[in-house]
Amino acid sequence: MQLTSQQFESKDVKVQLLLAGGYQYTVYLKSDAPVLHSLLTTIVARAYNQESAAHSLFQVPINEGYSALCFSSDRLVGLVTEPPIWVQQIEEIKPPSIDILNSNYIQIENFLSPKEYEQLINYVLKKESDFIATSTSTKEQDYRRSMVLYSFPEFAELIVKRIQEIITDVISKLGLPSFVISQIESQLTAHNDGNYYKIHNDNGSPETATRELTYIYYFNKQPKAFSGGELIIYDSKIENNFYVNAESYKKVEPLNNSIVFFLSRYMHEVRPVICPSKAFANSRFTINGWVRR
Ligand SMILES: O=C(O)CCC(=O)C(=O)O
Ligand SMILES: [Fe+2]
Repeated sequence: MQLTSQQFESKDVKVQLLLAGGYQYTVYLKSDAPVLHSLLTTIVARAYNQESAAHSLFQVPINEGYSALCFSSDRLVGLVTEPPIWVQQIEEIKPPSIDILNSNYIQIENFLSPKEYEQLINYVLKKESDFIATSTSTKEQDYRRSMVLYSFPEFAELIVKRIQEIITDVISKLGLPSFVISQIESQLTAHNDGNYYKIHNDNGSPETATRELTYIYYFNKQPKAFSGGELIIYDSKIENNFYVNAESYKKVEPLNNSIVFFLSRYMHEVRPVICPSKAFANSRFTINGWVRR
């Protein structure tokens, strides 16, 4: 057993370090010294079996700073402090936490006027034969099942115009810095019985990288004759410098005549649609697309 000593008057806290093998050292540290904080943190983390406690090197100044006591943190068994220091361990030391980045979206109801909505439904029902099966940029089988119409000029123009009217407000409500819009893309989709779109983001390739916001305008014939088809927007976390989806998510109902906006980088999916009639007219329809910077 060894003991080192220092003048007590010059320091705030007398700290007895209890090390593996029965060694003890007494040092005097300022109550706000970072090393004191680290010593306490190590003990508390070990009590909670946390990995972060495992390997670090302590270098504690002794002999009024003329010498240093060095030991590996795994040798530290306990501390005796005088005056006592009580640690609020539960709040201060959490398990190595993964930061979850909350996903934000906004949904605006009654987006088109009743007349515009009526015209759109009538238009789409006449266009059934022009719809083609969707695919994905990766061409992965069974990743996406739905129908799409790429040319619908009158309504593409209408939607883009309406989006332009509100986009500044949308960007600000989402808490995003403003950006110059280079283009607003649009497509018209129909999800019928058993259709879905598995988890993806909308700007993960060089061609799509400038997509900033995704919008989805939902519409369906009334009364609604499908269920499911919810939009799932995942929260994010960062892994190896990439955004990946967290477990947590927001569930968005595809409400008739509503439009949803969210960041194109968010991972999202369309849950399977159940449409017992299988009639095209009863599909879950969207005009959706991307606001590019
Ligand atoms: O239809 C939806 O709710 C989402 C569609 C979508 O994610 C897409 O087309 O990229
Ligand atoms: Fe998408």
